[in-house]
Amino acid sequence: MIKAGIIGSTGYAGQQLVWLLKRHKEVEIIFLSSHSYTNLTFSDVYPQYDRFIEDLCIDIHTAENKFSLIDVLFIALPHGKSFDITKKALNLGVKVIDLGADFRLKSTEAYENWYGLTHGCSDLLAASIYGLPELYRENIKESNLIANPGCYPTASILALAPLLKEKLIDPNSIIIDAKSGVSGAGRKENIQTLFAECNESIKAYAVGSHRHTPEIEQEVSNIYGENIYLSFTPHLIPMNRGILATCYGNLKEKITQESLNKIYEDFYRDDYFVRMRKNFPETRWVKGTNLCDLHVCVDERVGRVIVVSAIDNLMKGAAGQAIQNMNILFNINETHGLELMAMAP
Ligand SMILES: NC(=O)C1=CN([C@@H]2O[C@H](COP(=O)(O)OP(=O)(O)OC[C@H]3O[C@@H](n4cnc5c(N)ncnc54)[C@H](OP(=O)(O)O)[C@@H]3O)[C@@H](O)[C@H]2O)C=CC1
Ligand SMILES: CC(=O)N[C@@H](CCC(=O)OP(=O)(O)O)C(=O)O
Repeated sequence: MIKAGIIGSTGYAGQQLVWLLKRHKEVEIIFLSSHSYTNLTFSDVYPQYDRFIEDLCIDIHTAENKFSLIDVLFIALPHGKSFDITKKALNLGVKVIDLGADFRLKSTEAYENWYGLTHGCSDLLAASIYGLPELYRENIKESNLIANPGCYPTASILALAPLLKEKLIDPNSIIIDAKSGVSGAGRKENIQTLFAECNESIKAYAVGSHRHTPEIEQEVSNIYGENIYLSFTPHLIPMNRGILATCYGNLKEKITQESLNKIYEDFYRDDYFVRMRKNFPETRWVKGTNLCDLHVCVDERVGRVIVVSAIDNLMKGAAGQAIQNMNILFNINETHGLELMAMAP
């Protein structure tokens, strides 16, 4: 059995992770840690888990004393809070999967500029692997530190990767227009995500300045082999879960719809969690699953390609992807604990 500890277990990403780990047949949870709910049971915080998840939430220092008992540590804390914990866990030979952004950007300078924080252990950045299995599966297998990607970047990079690998679009023409459900903002108190502030309304936010921009740029640049700068505009929409990313790029040369479909099918042939759809995806089709649905479309009239991707931000955008990474790290089937969970409607 893989022995796991979770820090930040009572946040939205953390609780989804706990639920997945409880169902995972190869995993034993050794501890759950929380900041505000210590000495309460997990089901005191999330009553829907009453009878099923009764573990006590312990504080972070008590959790640190248990690091020697675990094989893998999941961290689901706000940015800037993972540095010391990660160092302690790695020093004890524990593998770390960080759901936050502290190890995603390879450039310390970029991290400090975009996050407005000093990086607490930039010496670990070279060793951390960006945990997008569809691109880095082989590197993940060899690593002890996985930087689980952000939700918007997961949806955007998976949508654009085949186009960039084949150099089909002008890299300076990329526009990503993405929408997220409110759980993407976490459970912490925030006026913007109060019901009356976001229900029956849609808004763009952090236009031209969202911290996922450098993360997406880093990864699409790696695929293309040159620095790429793009426009990324996130929107908040009144639903609980889900991200829909509509990505645009100018085609360098004409290509048929059939050829493009084939390029995408080939690129994702071995990736169980990416589904090529015949129609434009909807967030409800991936809700509660670790899937990323994609549909690609050539707009011949304007010489542009449009790719739409849909994920569940708490699953493929966070906890599901973290489980997928754990499965790869421990050499077990990538789909374990992530079997089909979607419900209709
Ligand atoms: N929500 C999403 O869709 C996604 C989130 N992520 C990332 O996952 C991480 C967690 O996000 P999310 O679950 O949404 O956020 P939440 O606000 O819902 O949860 C944050 C967690 O961190 C704990 N925490 C907050 N402040 C501190 C602190 N000062 N010291 C120690 N612990 C603290 C909270 O504890 P307590 O509950 O006890 O207060 C809670 O467990 C973030 O880095 C986020 O960027 C990544 C992809 C998607
Ligand atoms: C709707 C909403 O507010 N979403 C969050 C993204 C959350 C996330 O996944 O990003 P990190 O893991 O990088 O924090 C935001 O825009 O900040």
